[in-house]
Amino acid sequence: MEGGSEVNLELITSHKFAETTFTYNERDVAVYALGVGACARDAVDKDELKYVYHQDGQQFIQVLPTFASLLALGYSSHLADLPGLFYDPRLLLHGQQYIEIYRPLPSSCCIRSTASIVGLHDKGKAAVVDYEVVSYEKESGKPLCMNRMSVYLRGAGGFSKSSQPISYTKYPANQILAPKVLNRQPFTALLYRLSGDYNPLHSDPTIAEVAGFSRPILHGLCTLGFAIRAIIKCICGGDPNLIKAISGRFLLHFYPGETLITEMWLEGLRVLYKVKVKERNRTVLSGFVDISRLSSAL
Ligand SMILES: CCC/C=C/C(=O)SCCNC(=O)CCNC(=O)[C@H](O)C(C)(C)COP(=O)([O-])OP(=O)([O-])OC[C@H]1O[C@@H](n2cnc3c(N)ncnc32)[C@H](O)[C@@H]1OP(=O)([O-])[O-]
Repeated sequence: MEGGSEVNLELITSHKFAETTFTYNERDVAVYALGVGACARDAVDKDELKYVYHQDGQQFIQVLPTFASLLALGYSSHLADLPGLFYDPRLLLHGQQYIEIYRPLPSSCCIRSTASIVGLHDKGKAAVVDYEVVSYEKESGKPLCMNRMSVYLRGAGGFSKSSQPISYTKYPANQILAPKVLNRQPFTALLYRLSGDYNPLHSDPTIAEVAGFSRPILHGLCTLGFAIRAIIKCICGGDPNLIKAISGRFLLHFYPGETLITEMWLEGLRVLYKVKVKERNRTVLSGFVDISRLSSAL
């Protein structure tokens, strides 16, 4: 935000984003699954092959619930249209993600999405903007999922005039957060970006350096995809349709080639999870997943 000018909260929160449509097919679903590590260790893993192959035809493959996050991705570039919000897009980091799944995503679909701003926070050194995207099956009009994304805009805070910094939230606080060892190959981000997030922060060493990193970092949503896949495998008995809602906060950047460790704890129908980077022994992501029922495999 610019030179101490106060942001007009009402103008920002009433901003209307254009509706978008997004069409995906079975190939996109399979490429996404591979990008978050499905079948990477075992090409015939019975819990994971279904995300990339089905003997009766590709229309029967299953869709990982985190695929839903791709339906909201396009809106991050529209934040530049927000009136009075000025930031350097190279310093943008993905802060948090919350996903509600209303029905399993079909293996191919045309999607219509609407978006609105649901949060704005002045953190002094940064601004946090929350936006919500609801996605519908275009043909039937049925709602499929809701994504809420928080972006952390470094250097864009300090826009509140009063002594009380602006902190506006339009959604329930309890959806924000509560807080196996997997080896990853260094090309993970290059494969994952084929699912549609072409931000050069994840592929270009020069851009990564401008953003303050020694080399390109992994997409937050890719880390989330790895974590939720591990939870589906370990807690849901391999059934992705048990997932109702997913929440995560990105706490630290992750470099492809490092090792992710996902730890999880079951509390009723809520799975608390934490993802650590083994080499630095630091937590990079934490959050919760709500499931509809316990798997009989537990
Ligand atoms: C979207 C499409 C583009 C995708 C890009 C990517 O994938 S990028 C790759 C994926 N993403 C990444 O790799 C990002 C990884 N995360 C990070 O690098 C760091 O967490 C950080 C730089 C976001 C903040 O660190 P820091 O040391 O500057 O922060 P601090 O601890 O001093 O807290 C200051 C205030 O901010 C609050 N707050 C803190 N964290 C978050 C958050 N995540 N979220 C929201 N809010 C957050 C905190 O509560 C506090 O508020 P309070 O209590 O004062 O009212």
